[in-house]
Amino acid sequence: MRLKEEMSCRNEDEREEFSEQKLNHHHQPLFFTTPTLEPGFPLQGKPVVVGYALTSKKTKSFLQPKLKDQARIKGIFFVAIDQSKPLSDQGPFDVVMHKLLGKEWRQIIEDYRQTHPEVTVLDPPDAIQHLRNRQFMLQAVADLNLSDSYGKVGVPRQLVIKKDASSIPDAVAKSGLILPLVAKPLIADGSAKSHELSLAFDQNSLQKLEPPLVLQEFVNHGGVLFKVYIVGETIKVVRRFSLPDDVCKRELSKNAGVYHVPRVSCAAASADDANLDPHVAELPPRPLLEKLAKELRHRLGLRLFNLDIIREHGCGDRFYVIDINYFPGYGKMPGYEHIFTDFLLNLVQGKYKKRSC
Ligand SMILES: Nc1ncnc2c1ncn2[C@@H]1O[C@H](COP(=O)(O)OP(=O)(O)OP(=O)(O)O)[C@@H](O)[C@H]1O
Ligand SMILES: O=P(O)(O)O[C@H]1[C@H](OP(=O)(O)O)[C@@H](OP(=O)(O)O)[C@@H](O)[C@@H](O)[C@@H]1OP(=O)(O)O
Ligand SMILES: [Mg+2]
Ligand SMILES: [Mg+2]
Repeated sequence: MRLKEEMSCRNEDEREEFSEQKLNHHHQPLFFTTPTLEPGFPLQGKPVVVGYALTSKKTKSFLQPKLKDQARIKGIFFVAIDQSKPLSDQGPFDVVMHKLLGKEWRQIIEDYRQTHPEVTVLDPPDAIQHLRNRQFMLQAVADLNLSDSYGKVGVPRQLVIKKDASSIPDAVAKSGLILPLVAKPLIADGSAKSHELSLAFDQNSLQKLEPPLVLQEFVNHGGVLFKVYIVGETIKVVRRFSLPDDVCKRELSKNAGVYHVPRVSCAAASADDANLDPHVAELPPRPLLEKLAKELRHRLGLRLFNLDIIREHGCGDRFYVIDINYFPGYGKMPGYEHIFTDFLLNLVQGKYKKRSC
């Protein structure tokens, strides 16, 4: 019971108390072997210790009380990683979750992976880094070229402009891309700027854009987007509002040129209850998404990400992946507290089984 109380404390306290207990898997503290253990403790009475290194915004949106409650029931203990101390001096951890920026952090986590092969690090820094450049982000989807009886999945045609805005009209003409185009900052590092997108409607306005960027063909999709959340082998799909098909007409009637795209699809309000055309609202076929997610998990080498998918014209079986995000806003995913805690348990139980084999 003492452990139960301790596990519900806040982050800072958690870290201190936890290190005071000198919790160590090899030298099990007494209180884990008492017969009053929660049934949720899966590994012969040992808790699963998950270290996390997340921004304060992410910590707040992810570590909600409902997740902590489920974790407590299942014997999972979340511990904040202290970035001012060496990572190897902390823990010991069963799992490390992280989403932080910077070369220095990448090196720390890569070194830790090498020196602590017994710890599951979610996910490898190089694989995460790959998604931070929109030139490469969708490459795995394009390479996969998924097409089966349930539908086809592709990516919009796109062009990379590294510098010199005045060269854009020519580059676009040569590439054969069809306007309107969505201009996205090349680097998707999570900064506010990296989410500032714009739509360019005519050749002239193209030179007003600010490289480095990716220019992507705008695909009409009925104003609805599907967010496909992936947590290991589990996938969960939600509908979100997106840009309407007539966005070009609407904006052109006001002013020709560049239109700044609002972050409509990031709003937590889901389009699930909206009065939508049933064709537009229909979720992409489950088997198609299962196949896509499985392939991408392997090709990207990641276990925690989401895909933004749209359906061409809002009907039919032609889908486009337009964005992939590492460790997205799982707090907005219905039932994430169950999915995530089960995922963590399976990870660690799988590892123990492997070892005992
Ligand atoms: N090629 C496209 N065709 C049509 N609409 C698009 C296209 N690309 C983006 N959009 C619209 O713009 C929105 C933002 O684009 P995108 O998801 O690429 O940006 P982001 O800043 O990476 O978003 P997130 O907040 O999900 O990380 C999408 O949710 C969708 O509504
Ligand atoms: O905070 P939120 O819940 O909105 O999560 C968003 C997340 O922000 P955070 O990582 O800073 O939390 C974003 O990450 P960055 O690109 O900015 O790194 C990106 O993944 C969005 O797609 C997420 O929204 P979702 O796609 O899940 O709707
Ligand atoms: Mg997106
Ligand atoms: Mg994104």
